[in-house]
Amino acid sequence: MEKTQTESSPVVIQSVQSDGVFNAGIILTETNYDVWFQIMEMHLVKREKLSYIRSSTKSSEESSKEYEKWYTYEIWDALSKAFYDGSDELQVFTLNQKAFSTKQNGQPLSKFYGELIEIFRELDHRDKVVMKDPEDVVIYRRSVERLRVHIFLAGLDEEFNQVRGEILRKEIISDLEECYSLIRREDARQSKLNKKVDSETSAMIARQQPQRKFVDKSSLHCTHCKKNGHTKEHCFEIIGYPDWWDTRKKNTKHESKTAVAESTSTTDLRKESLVQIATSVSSVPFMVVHSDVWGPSKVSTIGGARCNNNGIPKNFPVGGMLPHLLLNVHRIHDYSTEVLEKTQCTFLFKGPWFANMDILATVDPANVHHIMSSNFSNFPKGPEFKRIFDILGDGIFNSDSDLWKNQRRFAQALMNRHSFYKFLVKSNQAKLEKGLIPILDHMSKQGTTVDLQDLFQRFTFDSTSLFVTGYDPGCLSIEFPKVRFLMALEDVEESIFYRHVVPESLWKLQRWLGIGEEKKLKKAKETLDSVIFELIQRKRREINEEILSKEIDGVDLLASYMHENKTIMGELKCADDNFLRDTVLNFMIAGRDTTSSALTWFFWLISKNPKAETKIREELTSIVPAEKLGKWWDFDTQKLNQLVYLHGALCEALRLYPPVPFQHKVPLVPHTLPSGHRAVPRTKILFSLYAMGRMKSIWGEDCLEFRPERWISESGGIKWEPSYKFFSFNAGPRTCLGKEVAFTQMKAVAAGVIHNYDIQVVEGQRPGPNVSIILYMKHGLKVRVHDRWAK
Ligand code: HEM
Repeated sequence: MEKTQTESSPVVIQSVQSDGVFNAGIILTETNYDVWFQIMEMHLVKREKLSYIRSSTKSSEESSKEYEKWYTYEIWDALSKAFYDGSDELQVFTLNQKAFSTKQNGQPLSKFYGELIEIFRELDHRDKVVMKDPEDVVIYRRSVERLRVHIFLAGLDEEFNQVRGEILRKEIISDLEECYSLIRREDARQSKLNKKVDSETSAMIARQQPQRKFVDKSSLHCTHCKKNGHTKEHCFEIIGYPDWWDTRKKNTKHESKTAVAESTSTTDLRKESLVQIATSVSSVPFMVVHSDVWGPSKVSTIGGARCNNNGIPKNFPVGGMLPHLLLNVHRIHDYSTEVLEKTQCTFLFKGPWFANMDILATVDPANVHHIMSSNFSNFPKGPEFKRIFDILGDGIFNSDSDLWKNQRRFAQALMNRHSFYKFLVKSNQAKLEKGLIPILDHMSKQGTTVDLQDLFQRFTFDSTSLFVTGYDPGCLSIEFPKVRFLMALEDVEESIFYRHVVPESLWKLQRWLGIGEEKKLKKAKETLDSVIFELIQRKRREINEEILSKEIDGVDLLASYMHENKTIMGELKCADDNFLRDTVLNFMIAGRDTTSSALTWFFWLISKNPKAETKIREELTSIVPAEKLGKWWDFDTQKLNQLVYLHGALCEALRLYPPVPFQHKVPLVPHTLPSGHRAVPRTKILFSLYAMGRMKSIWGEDCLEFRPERWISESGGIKWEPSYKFFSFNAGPRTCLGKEVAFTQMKAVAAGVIHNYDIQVVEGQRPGPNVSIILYMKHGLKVRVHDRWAK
């Protein structure tokens, strides 16, 4: 190893090999010791040199290998003493100092914001504040957020003075992400103005050119809507209605002239917002690669099936585009991806004329941000969502306004409790050790195949039941018991999916007749209700008879809600049986299905990418004590949180296979989206999270590749991606409440399995997504398991 001194960073460590200088890819500074330490260890493991930093015995012979090892150990130890302060206080101080002194100083806004986010993330990682009262947790979080908003605003360049003042004068200060989006918008506005000034000169030249001739459009005829004055290419029914349409729709003469201009300007708007997001979220020259996408011939296809009709649904006179949807329903996610890629992120799906089924499908990040964050209150889930998901009752997924707000506040406070986190880690660990591992051992010894998806569903079902209800259903056992609750959940998810693709009148008729998917749904609901109500009664009995131990009491969500007995909204009480039933069901679906789906896709992707598996193993080995190398090892959850590559690999799986593949919203009042599309209250806006993770315009040309490196920043830390780009956990005020829970579970399972077992996917399977509201593998994932350390 070689030690050099630079001005910006006090110590540079580079391993020197005989074949030249090896670059570890990270420079040690005052604040990154943790990450640096892990990456260096990873490299040492790869080169089988870990013993150099673990060997503290001094050899008397200076030329010996042992002496060399001891010498390396001494340097390693000295660095640790100099840079690692066990109390973290020095690092917290340095990070705070860095946050306060970081300024934009003419840098691109996204770069400045990204730097701050990394510092805040490091600070969160070291935040040791423990609170008992849930309300205090919320107040504390709010206060930290407020301070961060101030730090961000204070560091901005002068040109943002005015918008900064406006933000600070608001009654309720926005959160950091929202603030960033407001400033980003101002940044876009200013660059547009600057461009305008620049173009003045060219305009002067242009004036010397002959004027564009007036085009008489009176002879034009649209073969789509049968009206005159425009052609099918510029028909609003296909390309979407502009903002002014409602007020001027009777002026047909005007329509024909403005259609061209309007569609161009909305396109420009959209183009600009995407360029802005692209440059703000990514350091790669995103728009250079994709500039051809914005060429004039393709721009005019926004929102419609015009142009080449190549793969874009045709709008039939009566059935609208429904026939296309039904023909492709078995591959709905890939089909939506193809259509959205061709229509540049937003597409107006026309339903049959009688069915009120028009859907504006979008994956445009500007639209996502607009709907989920900046105009959140104008886009509730809406009454149709509630009708489709009636099985969820008044639970958090299904509610809007105050009912949702109060439930979220309450649940968030409960889940932020330290005792909840401790309980989660402990029960998760126990499920792993006493449930999953014994089954994998058994399979390894028997040499039989097992469906990994089924195993993960059983694992997350048991662990979610534990923290939601306090009871372990014990379905993760070698006997693979049939659990009617699990089967009922799957039926519910499939039937609800069908409610999305058939007209409401049709599924209501089926429900009334008690046939088809609706019959299945009814039966499943009865099963779920009977199990949940039984659990509620049991819990109530135990509370009354004081059977519950002090430690468990109030930790699982059901007991916590029962203890509260507060009014959540109007009639609904925490202790009301129906409300408790809704809460349990909502959390069971939220926690069980999503995490097990993510784990299944993750393992499949890993099996297809052996290099990524090797890197994960190297990273894991770096946190295994030297004396335990080459043996079975059970990882400490806290340590797993520090692993960067593993985190990246999980995010990559969640990007390509988001467990919640789509979501929908409805505008309260007519609204024009940043993409230029008009949304009225009868238009359902549908986000395809699946398609969003696969758009070249968002993730680059290699968007279909599994590349965990995409999630690693230049400094070796986790790269932050805004939620309106990485949408798998939702964005804005309704962001997933269980993100941390999910990562804790997924990391524990991934680490325990990858380090200790070889998982071999049985040949001949072609895993594809099922047709449901949760993205499962259609036929599961059959694997063989081998114990890596078996003698
Ligand atoms: C990989 C795992 C997970 C993913 C990808 C995920 C994703 C999501 C998404 C997309 C939503 C928005 C759904 C909608 O509004 O329609 C959501 C909401 C939610 N998630 Fe998760 N989730 C995961 C795990 C969990 C876990 C483990 C829990 C429970 C402990 C949980 C609790 C919730 C809750 C309560 C909401 C509702 C939030 C609200 O509406 O305010 N999630 N999640």
